Amino acid sequence: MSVVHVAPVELRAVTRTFDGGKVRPLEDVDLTIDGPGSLALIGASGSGKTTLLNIVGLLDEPDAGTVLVGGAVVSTLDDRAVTRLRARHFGFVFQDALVDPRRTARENVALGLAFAGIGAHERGLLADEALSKTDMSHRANTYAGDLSGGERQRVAVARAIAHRPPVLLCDEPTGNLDPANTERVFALLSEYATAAAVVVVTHDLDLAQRCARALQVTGGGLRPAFESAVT
Ligand SMILES: Nc1ncnc2c1ncn2[C@@H]1O[C@H](COP(=O)(O)OP(=O)(O)OP(=O)(O)O)[C@@H](O)[C@H]1O
Repeated sequence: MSVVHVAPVELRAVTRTFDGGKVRPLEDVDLTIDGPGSLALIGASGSGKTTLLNIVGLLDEPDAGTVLVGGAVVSTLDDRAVTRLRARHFGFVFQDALVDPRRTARENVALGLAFAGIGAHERGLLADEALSKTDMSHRANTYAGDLSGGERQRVAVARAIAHRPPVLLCDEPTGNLDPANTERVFALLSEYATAAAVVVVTHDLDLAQRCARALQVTGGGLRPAFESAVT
């Protein structure tokens, strides 16, 4: 898969609160994602990992602060432009594969490509390429509902990377998988990270340690994970 250009995603002094300010998962958070490589986000349950991922992926907006993609301030764009930017610049993998069980693996990936604005003539080729990358070519014509959990998640990864997004956002992508499938999916994400930015929210500290960078979401802010207390 060819190297993609990663236009930087920058969060500047981003704050996100809920319940009228009583719940404050993100306060004054700065984060830059500006090149290929893997970034793990770890932290206790409820610390704000998903909230952060949703803001990076333009699925949610901060209460305060600025989100920039490729230097453009997202809050100044209209809804259509944000939708287009989200679809083209990002790929999403969630804990549950969220594939349509009544469509084949190939149809699921092609549908994702349609949402990403890829023309009909290119969809088949890109879907086949992504299914090959995720070692799912042999199941391309199988209904997703007939696939195993690990296979479904590989289809979800294929769908997320088929349009070659510069930034792949993964929210506990191995949370429902056994160790063998965890390794398989993590290997796919690591390979994609050689060409694009891959952000992985995970409770699996072993996986997080194997990412190029790891941050802990804690008390509203971000700090480097795994740093020795002794400096
Ligand atoms: N839409 C919402 N409305 C109200 N509160 C919310 C909303 N979304 C998130 N929260 C709260 O914000 C905090 C951070 O939630 P978030 O889902 O980001 O945590 P997390 O670190 O991803 O947790 P987990 O590891 O359990 O998935 C939690 O206290 C959560 O209840």
